Amino acid sequence: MNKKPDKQSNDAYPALLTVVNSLDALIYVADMDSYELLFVNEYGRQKWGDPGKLRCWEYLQKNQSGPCTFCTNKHLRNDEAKPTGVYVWEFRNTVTNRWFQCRDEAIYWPDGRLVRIEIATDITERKQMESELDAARREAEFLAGIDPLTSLNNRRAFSDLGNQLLKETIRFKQPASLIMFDLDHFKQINDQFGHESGDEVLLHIARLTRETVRQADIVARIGGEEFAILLPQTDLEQAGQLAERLRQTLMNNTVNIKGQGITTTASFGVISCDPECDELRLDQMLADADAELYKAKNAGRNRSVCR
Ligand SMILES: Nc1nc2c(ncn2[C@@H]2O[C@H](COP(=O)(O)OP(=O)(O)OP(=O)(O)O)[C@@H](O)[C@H]2O)c(=O)[nH]1
Repeated sequence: MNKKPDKQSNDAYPALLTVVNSLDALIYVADMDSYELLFVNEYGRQKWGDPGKLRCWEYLQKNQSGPCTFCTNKHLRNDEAKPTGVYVWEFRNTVTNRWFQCRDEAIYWPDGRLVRIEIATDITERKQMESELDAARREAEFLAGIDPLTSLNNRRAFSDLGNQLLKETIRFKQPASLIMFDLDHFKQINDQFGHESGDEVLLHIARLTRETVRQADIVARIGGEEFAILLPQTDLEQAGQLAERLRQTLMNNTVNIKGQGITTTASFGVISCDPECDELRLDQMLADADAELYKAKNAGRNRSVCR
């Protein structure tokens, strides 16, 4: 039902306008179909200038040839073009480069048409603080050696633990091997199901890997979708067998993502070090395993290549 303004609100209009113009937040009203701006408060005029006859997407954003792709109008009314209530979201404005929390709602304008009203509060400082806290948390986790997503060792811990293990390997003239693997066409999973689903798949792979290797093996996520396993007292043949077992485990286990069973394959590079050598460098072993992994990718993926 369209509400007509009553006498009381007409009398209060100048005072209400003063209130709206005193707020430390952008308030604007735009026609939901033509995007015509019907009102911009003083805060908006100070930051974005005089709206003139500009439409909301021309006035508030830059470099756009049409309505914003992220326009929230679709969330504000239902299939019968009736208002659906308040929609809150966060956005970095392309003109001011500042972050805003936006509270959008479709309401009926006095002439009966449906308009969007947005109240946008600058939250840039809060966002900065959140991102600094996030960076500090990541740094602390990195220093602690844990990959925050999978709880496997990160590259730093892999390097510390791995170099320690290699020293022992040389001292006791034992064999050691390194498996490096990288998921195949992982980008497609992110693209099709979203980054969060991609993260779930990585978690699933980490779980399967840990379940497949021995306690003494050092497992790490050393890059986005790249993993490494350092195997003490393991020769090339044994490491090759383990890589094959893990490859088949990944191939034969599905993970449920958004109601769909997803199977991920991976390509493996496997190398072994000479038990008689005098020096072993983990970074060189990683580079060698990476070269074999590269061959596995080039040969068609979902395979392991041993050197
Ligand atoms: N979800 C998620 N994706 C990640 C993470 N780290 C890296 N990625 C994604 O992994 C993908 C890697 O893509 P590419 O390097 O093209 O490799 P690929 O699609 O697996 O293809 P091939 O390796 O050639 O088989 C990219 O889409 C990255 O965004 C992460 O932590 N989480």
